[in-house]
Amino acid sequence: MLTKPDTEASGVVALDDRETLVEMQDLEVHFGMRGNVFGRLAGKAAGAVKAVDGVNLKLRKGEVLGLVGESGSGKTTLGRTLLGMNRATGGTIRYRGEDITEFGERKMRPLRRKLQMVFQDPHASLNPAMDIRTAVGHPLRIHNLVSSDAEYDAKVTDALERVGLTPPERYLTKFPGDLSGGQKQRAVLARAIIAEPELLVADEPISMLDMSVRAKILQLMLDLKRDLDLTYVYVTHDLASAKFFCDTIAIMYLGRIVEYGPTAEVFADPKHPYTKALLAAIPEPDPTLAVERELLRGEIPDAAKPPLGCSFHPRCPVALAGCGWEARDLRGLLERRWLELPPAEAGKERALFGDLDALSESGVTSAAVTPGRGHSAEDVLEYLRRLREEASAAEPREPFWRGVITMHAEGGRAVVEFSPAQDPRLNLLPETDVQVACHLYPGSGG
Ligand SMILES: Nc1ncnc2c1ncn2[C@@H]1O[C@H](COP(=O)(O)OP(=O)(O)OP(=O)(O)O)[C@@H](O)[C@H]1O
Repeated sequence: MLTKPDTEASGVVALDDRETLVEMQDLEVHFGMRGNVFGRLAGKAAGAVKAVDGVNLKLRKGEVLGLVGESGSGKTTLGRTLLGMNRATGGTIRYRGEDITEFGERKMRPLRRKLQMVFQDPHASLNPAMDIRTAVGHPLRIHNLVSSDAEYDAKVTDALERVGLTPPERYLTKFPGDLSGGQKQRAVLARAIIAEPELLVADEPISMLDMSVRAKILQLMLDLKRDLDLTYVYVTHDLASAKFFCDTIAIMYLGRIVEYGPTAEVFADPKHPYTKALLAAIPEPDPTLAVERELLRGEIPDAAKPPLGCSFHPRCPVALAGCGWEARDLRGLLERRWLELPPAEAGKERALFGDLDALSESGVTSAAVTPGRGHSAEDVLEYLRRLREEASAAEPREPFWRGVITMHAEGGRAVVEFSPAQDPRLNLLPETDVQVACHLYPGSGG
């Protein structure tokens, strides 16, 4: 079991009163679809992968901030951008008040000492041909931090001791291949702290380790944080570890933060339907207590074509009329239904429709459906009305139909019109320290 330092008992300054170390404002990292500069320029307008899309976050000294979300939500890109490993395409990053967004390699170099990354895979992070003395002490050489071999050895020895690779003499001449996964990650942490950094971005630092050593590595990181006055950004898809490890947590979905606040508060009373679904999916340690879980339907969408309005709406069980319904949601609804039906029945229903490709375009708030051969727009409308009626009687309610304003025939096609959408803004909820971007709550801009 992890033991976090008790901030009140130890007289540690509350987070709110601490100095701001890093501040991100409207941060964007959009990747162009093509690898050249023209592609990147064009990519900003259309077809770009919006890996990070308008993030505002403040990181205070001594804080452990968790960036949590499914694969593809942009956590890694955000962490890397913070350290200058990816370039921001918009917004700003301030470190100790200084705007470092446009820092090139030369200006970034001295900062690299202060801002370190710990990667997921300790096996890949260490050069197999380099002994531990050379690997762990590498940053000392890069940043010219020692003037003699004796000083070098003393610092490496101290770092190894701090991470529990003791006695250090036993490890200095070993190679990564001689170490277990947990020992390798300890060596990686020794290398990360040796240049006396201020901030560590740890990207899934325990996910490739044996279950038995995961808690020990997190505990070690907490001990290092306390002893060396570190600040952490912890990137993970594992909410259970984030719950113990993080002071604050930012839940990311498709490049945006959908919920942010003190970890204890977010876990005790999650607000965003996405956070609720993620929390519900945490495995129950005692299988006899297994409850029926409401798992997220569908997959995280393509970040190059994010859904209209709230990106989560196509998967959201409680989405409202104005959450961003669009033509491709109709296609999604039909295809999900046909997958569940016996093939013959699905085939019959599918035959009512002509080409569905026109419904794939993103951001189209009215769907014009071409009837299949031998069918009319009225046949399609009758079918859709039947689906709507069935849905209104079913539990849980299918939220898609809340977004439909009208269905009518026009020019031989069946037209389905959706409510106008608004992007929900991250907004502080009254009487809480939690911010949420969801139209279920007032102040989201909906
Ligand atoms: N260098 C890149 N070029 C183009 N697209 C990228 C690049 N790096 C990341 N992406 C895309 O940006 C989006 C966010 O990726 P990112 O790795 O930051 O997400 P993540 O939440 O950390 O996921 P994972 O847990 O799988 O690492 C994804 O759609 C990804 O494909």
